[in-house]
Amino acid sequence: MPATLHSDSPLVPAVKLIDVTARYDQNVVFNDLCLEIAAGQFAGIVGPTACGKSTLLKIILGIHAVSAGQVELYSYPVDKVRPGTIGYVPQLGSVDWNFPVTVEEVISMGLYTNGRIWPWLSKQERACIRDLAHRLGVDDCLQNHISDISGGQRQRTFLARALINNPKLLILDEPTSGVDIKTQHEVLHLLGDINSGGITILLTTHDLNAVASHLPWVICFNRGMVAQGRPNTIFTNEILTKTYGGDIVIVKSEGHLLIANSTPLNFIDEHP
Ligand SMILES: Nc1ncnc2c1ncn2[C@@H]1O[C@H](COP(=O)(O)OP(=O)(O)OP(=O)(O)O)[C@@H](O)[C@H]1O
Repeated sequence: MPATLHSDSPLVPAVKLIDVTARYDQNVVFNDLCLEIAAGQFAGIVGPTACGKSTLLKIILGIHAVSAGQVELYSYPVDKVRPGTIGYVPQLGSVDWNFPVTVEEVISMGLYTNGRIWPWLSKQERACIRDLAHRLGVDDCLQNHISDISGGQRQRTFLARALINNPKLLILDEPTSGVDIKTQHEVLHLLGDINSGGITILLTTHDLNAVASHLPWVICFNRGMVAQGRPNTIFTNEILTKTYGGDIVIVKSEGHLLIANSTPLNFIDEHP
């Protein structure tokens, strides 16, 4: 008889999609998608606008139902996964910053999984929030209203909310959008540290250069899987043209990649 793999085994994928079809009414976003994300991976999904990246995340989160196929997280069907297993940071563009909550209250919202409605926090929970806020560098603004903090602090606040239950899988929808380039690097460094602590990370982004310089794994997506692998092997003219259409320049220099839009399509390799 084959041995059963424990869900915490590194051999069990964090995410497994089997022949998944996703649609909104008549709009089929993708068909028969098969995808595996290894436990411990730090992966970025890239692709053009409206290609289905957020829909893919929603399916993995179990908040958009599949039309066909199966979604498994750590070998469990997505609807059977223990609450708190996944931490989620939404696109911050969708947040109403006038909503009357403080940074501490936003972080505490992460504790309200599994139908909990009790609004008071225990001493221990408050201490946990303070520790996490300290780790993420937002302990100085815990009592600030969320409209009175910077873009980077907002990103860290929502990251803390997603991490408060010690998730195994962290999902982020465009964590590098709407902040300056220095903050983008800081956020990605922070995510790298969180990943080194054992948390599997899956994010979407439009920033190919950030992926090239910070992420070990990339998934090129356009209404279906185009390719996945290490950025150095995946960011080629052929694959990026398949993913985005034309107008991409890739500059390779001393092991680094720089990707830009251009017409006509070019490939410049300083060190062939
Ligand atoms: N709630 C919804 N109801 C109906 N159609 C939707 C909904 N959300 C997304 N869509 C459609 O599904 C397709 C994929 O959208 P999705 O948001 O997944 O793309 P995306 O790659 O995340 O885009 P972007 O990079 O612009 O955020 C698009 O055609 C979009 O119009």
